[in-house]
Amino acid sequence: MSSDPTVQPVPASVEERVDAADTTLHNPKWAVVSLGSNLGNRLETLQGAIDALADTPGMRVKAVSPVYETEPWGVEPGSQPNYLNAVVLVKTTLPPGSLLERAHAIEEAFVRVRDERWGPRTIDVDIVSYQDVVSNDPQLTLPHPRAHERAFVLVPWHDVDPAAELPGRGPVEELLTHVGREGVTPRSDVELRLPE
Ligand SMILES: Nc1ncnc2c1ncn2[C@@H]1O[C@H](COP(=O)(O)OP(=O)(O)OP(=O)(O)O)[C@@H](O)[C@H]1O
Ligand SMILES: Nc1nc2c(c(=O)[nH]1)N=C(CO)CN2
Repeated sequence: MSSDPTVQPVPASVEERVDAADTTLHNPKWAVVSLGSNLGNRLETLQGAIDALADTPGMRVKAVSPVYETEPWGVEPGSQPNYLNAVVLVKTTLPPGSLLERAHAIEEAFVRVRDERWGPRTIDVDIVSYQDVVSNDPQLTLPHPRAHERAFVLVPWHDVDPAAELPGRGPVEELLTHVGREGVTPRSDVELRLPE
């Protein structure tokens, strides 16, 4: 407590209420982030994205899923190379909008393949869910509006959190029984590191 006699002590109950309201300080949230790459050195790119997430102030990467080789979803078969996909669980004090900003910054950092010409996107970083937040904001829809129908998200997410639930959609395990695992093949020959 201050020795300045003009400063009135703050009652403990008030301090508690102020701290409780300061969610950024005391209340880290769980978020699920999906990573996909189908250009360049896909594994290296995924690891780079994970390391960049871990280097973010206010963010801890708590789990990294196994890696899957996946058929491109939502496009003409054969029109794109296969993806490598993985999911990471993070604990963060960043609010959802800042997490998305960071995701975009990481995408930007990997935008260009060191190839013969400036290439298309090599990494996709999606916010699958942020705690139990549900939002229809087109800038940041939570949970991700297509996560529930994507085996390349649900399969690795289920690996790292078998009890996971997609807010508003139900248990990941149940969603997987509808979606199936077709086109999503484990790549047990490769591994992503959980940053220290
Ligand atoms: N949960 C979310 N995660 C990431 N981006 C989101 C989310 N909800 C809305 N968006 C918005 O979607 C925009 C397009 O994202 P992106 O380029 O990753 O799409 P995409 O990879 O082509 O397709 P998809 O959104 O189906 O994965 C982003 O600029 C972002 O503002
Ligand atoms: N298999 C697979 N397909 C996709 C992916 C992805 O990460 N993996 N990302 C997309 C755009 O977000 C569209 N299609």
